[in-house]
Amino acid sequence: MPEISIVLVEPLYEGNVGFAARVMKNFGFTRLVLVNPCPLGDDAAMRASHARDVLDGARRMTTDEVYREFDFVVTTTGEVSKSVCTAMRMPYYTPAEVREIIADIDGTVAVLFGRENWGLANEELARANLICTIPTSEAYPILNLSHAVGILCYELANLPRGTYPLAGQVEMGSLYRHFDAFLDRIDHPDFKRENTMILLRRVLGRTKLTTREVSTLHGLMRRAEWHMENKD
Ligand SMILES: C[S@@+](CC[C@H](N)C(=O)[O-])C[C@H]1O[C@@H](n2cnc3c(N)ncnc32)[C@H](O)[C@@H]1O
Repeated sequence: MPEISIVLVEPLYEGNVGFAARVMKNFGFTRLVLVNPCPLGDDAAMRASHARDVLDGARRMTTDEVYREFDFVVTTTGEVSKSVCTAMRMPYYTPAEVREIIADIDGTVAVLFGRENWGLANEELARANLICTIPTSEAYPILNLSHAVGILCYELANLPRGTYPLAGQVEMGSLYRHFDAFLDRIDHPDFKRENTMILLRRVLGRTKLTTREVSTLHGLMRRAEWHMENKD
């Protein structure tokens, strides 16, 4: 089973943090990460009920640290139509599809949930390997934060042991930087650069590259660079 952490980004209400801890424990999850949360006091503890251990054991991290540390990052949003999904043509996945995609990963997975008032920023959503949306009624698609956590926990519970050796975010970051430098070498137009890099992240992010495949892609680019240098 991939090692799954639930990450709450800047939660505003301690009650939601407590409820999230509780529903995580209901489905067997214990790794809670909090990014710049509201102060947590009696209300959070009361809502966590018998999941105080999950709440008390929560790690504090920044979003950058999450993206650096975890091998695979899933972000969640209820606002598919307005979000980066349509603006940048990012595909989005249901919780059941996410389960299928991450099931064989032997590594760490972070599932990010956004702020109660405005969710996750487009940049936060777009850095992920996958974007997940829970199908809901169009009349009111936005779930309460802890309810959304509950649905993902239900869907991702009891995954079998993963065996797929995924390349980590650090390796993927270095691959994207190499692509960026490679685009310089082939005089790729500046005005297209941002969209091309988004496309590369989008395609490569969801393909679950292994360390070996990443190193092969570096090797191919190095070879092309060598030929460009030695063409005369
Ligand atoms: C109250 S919502 C924030 C509202 C914000 N306008 C949005 O949709 O992202 C808090 C968080 O719950 C999660 N959430 C709410 N509804 C969801 C849905 N239908 N699918 C996936 N996640 C959802 C997302 O992580 C969201 O950032």
